[in-house]
Amino acid sequence: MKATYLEPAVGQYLLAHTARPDELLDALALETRELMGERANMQIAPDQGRFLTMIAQISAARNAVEVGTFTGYSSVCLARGLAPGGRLTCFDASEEWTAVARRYWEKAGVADRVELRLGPAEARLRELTGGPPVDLAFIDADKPGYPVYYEILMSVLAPGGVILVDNTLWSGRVAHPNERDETTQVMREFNDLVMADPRSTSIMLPMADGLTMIRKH
Ligand SMILES: C[S@@+](CC[C@H](N)C(=O)[O-])C[C@H]1O[C@@H](n2cnc3c(N)ncnc32)[C@H](O)[C@@H]1O
Repeated sequence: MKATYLEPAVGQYLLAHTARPDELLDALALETRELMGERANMQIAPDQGRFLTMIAQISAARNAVEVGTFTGYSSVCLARGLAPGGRLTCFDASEEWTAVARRYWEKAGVADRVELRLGPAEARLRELTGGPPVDLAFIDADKPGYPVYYEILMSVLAPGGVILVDNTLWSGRVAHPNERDETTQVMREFNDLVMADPRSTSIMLPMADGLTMIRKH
């Protein structure tokens, strides 16, 4: 349970009234825990998964992008919400972790609409330039990369397109001036950059570890 900004009982209640048990996603979460141990915490939370599917549906996304796929939880949720004929392009550096994702795309019946581009995300994201505009993007990878991923995605995003960004509250540390570790500073700078960007409007949601939703004008 990652509803870190709510009293635990309220967080449990919220989750129980958000994401119904989902056999496939639950199996993926379990397998990831068994294979990866503590690293499984990198996976998004079930309420975020539900949110990603709904945003993909509401935005009628046809061309979606994910930066940071890991074992596939968020990509399955995004792919399930795509409009008919929609595509999801996933970017990740790990062949090993995304091998699990590939298996779950098959199981979920979405493999035909998902493309994986392996390698350093910055270089591979630049390949989107000149292609069809992106309607929806989800950033959940290395934190120092966030500003450049945001910039590249803004340059290819359709007007009205949406970028969702995970971990923007960074366990709440961004709000405490005494917290000065490198990643906290990086996240603070990223949040400030988004807030000051005249090309977009954003809202920071206290979901899981903080999820920022950005809409390009
Ligand atoms: C937090 S996990 C993503 C979790 C995933 N969204 C989920 O729901 O399971 C971050 C992922 O970003 C990938 N990553 C980190 N740095 C990267 C980089 N520079 N280029 C591409 N992928 C990167 C890692 O391999 C990892 O799979």
